[in-house]
Amino acid sequence: MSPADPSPPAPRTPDLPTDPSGHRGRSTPVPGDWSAPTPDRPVHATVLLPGSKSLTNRYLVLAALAGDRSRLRAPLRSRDTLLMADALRALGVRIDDVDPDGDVAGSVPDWLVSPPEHLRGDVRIDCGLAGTVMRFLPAVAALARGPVHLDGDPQARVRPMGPVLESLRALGVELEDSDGYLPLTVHGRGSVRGGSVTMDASSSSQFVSALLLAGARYDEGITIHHRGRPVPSQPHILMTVETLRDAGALVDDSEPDTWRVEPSEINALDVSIEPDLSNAGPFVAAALVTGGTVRIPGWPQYTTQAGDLMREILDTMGADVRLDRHGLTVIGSGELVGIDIDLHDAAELTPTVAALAALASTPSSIRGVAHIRGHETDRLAALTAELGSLGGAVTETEDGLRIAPAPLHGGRFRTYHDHRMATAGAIVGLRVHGVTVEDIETTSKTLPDFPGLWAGMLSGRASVAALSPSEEPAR
Ligand SMILES: O=C(O)C1=C[C@@H](OP(=O)(O)O)[C@@H](O)[C@H](O)C1
Ligand SMILES: C=C(OP(=O)(O)O)C(=O)O
Repeated sequence: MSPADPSPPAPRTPDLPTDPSGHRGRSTPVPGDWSAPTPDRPVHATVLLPGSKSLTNRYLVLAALAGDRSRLRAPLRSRDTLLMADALRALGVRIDDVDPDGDVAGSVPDWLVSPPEHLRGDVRIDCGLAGTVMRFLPAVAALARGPVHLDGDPQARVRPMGPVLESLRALGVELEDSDGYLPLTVHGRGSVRGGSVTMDASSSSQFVSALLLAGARYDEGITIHHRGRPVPSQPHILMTVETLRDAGALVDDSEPDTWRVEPSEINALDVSIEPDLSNAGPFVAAALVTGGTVRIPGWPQYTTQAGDLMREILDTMGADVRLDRHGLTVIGSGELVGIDIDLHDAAELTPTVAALAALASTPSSIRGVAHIRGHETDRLAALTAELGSLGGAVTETEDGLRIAPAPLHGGRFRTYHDHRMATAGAIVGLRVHGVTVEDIETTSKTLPDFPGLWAGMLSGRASVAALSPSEEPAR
C-alpha cells in the first residue's frame, strides 16, 4: 500500500470529459462506433497476446545506444512502439525486420537494431500520445549532434514532462520547451555531462526511467534523487533497472528514491519480449465476467511488468487463477465481487479494474492513482463520466474511484483517445447489451487489431484457439 496520495501536479489543461451536448447520461451511438459484443455463453479461449509496450520501447532505446547490433525477438508492433522505432530511425538508427528463428505460429518478425556511430540531429520526432516516447527520447536526443524537435498529438501537449526537462537542463543539456510540455527542441551536442540531479517524479515514473535509460552514456553517468510524494508505477522503474542490467550497465537502486547508473558502454542485446500483461487484462477479465476460462500462453513466472498484478486482482474478485510454466489460466465462477485496492504501483490497470468493479456485486474502492489524471486522458474523470453514463454508481475521489453496484444499461462509451478507456468499454459490454465504444481504433496505441483479437476470443477464430473441452482445466 502506498501512503496517502493526494494529487501530484495536475496536467496543464486536463482533457476533462465533457459531453458536447452538455448532458450527462446516455449519449447516442454515432456511426462508426464499435458495438461491444455480449456473448450468450461463457468464454473459453487461449489468447496469444503481442509483446509488452514497456519492454519493447526500453529495449529499443537501449539497442539504439548500444555499441553493436541487437536483436529484439517478438517485439510489440503498435502505434507506441512504431513511433519509437521511427524516432530512433530519424536519429540514425537502423531497424530492420527479420524472420524469427524457427517457424513459430503467430510470431511477428524480430527487429535487428543497428546503432549509428553518432546519433544525428536536425530531425523532427512525432511522439504521438506515447508517454514512453515523449519522456524517454529527450534524454536520448541530448546525445545527438544537432537540434531534435519533439511534438505529438494535441492530447500529448498536456501530459506533464517538466521534471524530466528541468533535470536535463541541470545536467547540462540545452533545450527549449513549452513551459514543461511539448512541443520542445533539444539541442544535442553529441555528449552530456551528466551527474547528480534531484527531481519530483510523483507525476510519472517515466521521468526516472528516461534519465536512467540514457544515463549510462552520459560522461559522469547519472544519479537521480526523488523528492516529493511517492513515485507511482514503481515496477516500471525496476523494469528499467533490469533492462539496463541486461545490457551490462551498472545500476545501484539499493537506496529508496535514489538511482545511480555508472557511465559505461551499453552491450548489444538479444532479448525476447514478454507478452504485454496490462493488455492481457481485459482478456483475462473476460473469464471472470462471463464465468469462462481464458488462458494466456507465455505469461512469465517472474516479471517486472505491473500487469502481473492482474493475477491478484482477479483472484480477489472471484476467479480461480493458476500460473504454471505454460502460462496463465483464469477460470471464472460466475461470481464477481468488488475490490478495495491501492493501484499506485500498477496505475495503468485502473480502467480495467474500474470496468470490472462496475459489474461487481459488492462495492469497490480504487486508491493511490491521482497521477492518472495525466495519462492519455484524465482517467479518473473519464471513467466516472463513462461508467456513470451507463448507469454505474461511480464517485471520483482525490486519488481514485469508489464504485457501488448498480444496474447498468447500454449506451455510448466515449474513449478520449485512450486505449484503456476503449478496452474498459469492451469489458462492460461483455455483460451489458447495447454498449457501443467510440473510436475503437485508439486501442492500436498498444495493441494491433484489438477488435479482431476480442472477436477471436469470443468465437475461437484468428490467432485465438478455443479450448477443446478436454483441455479445459477442471473446475
Ligand atoms: O515506463 C513505462 O513503460 C510506463 C510507466 C507507467 O507510467 P506512469 O508512471 O506515468 O504511471 C505506466 O502507467 C505506463 O503505462 C508505462
Ligand atoms: C499510461 C499509459 O501509457 P503511456 O506509456 O503513454 O504513459 C498506458 O498505457 O496505460
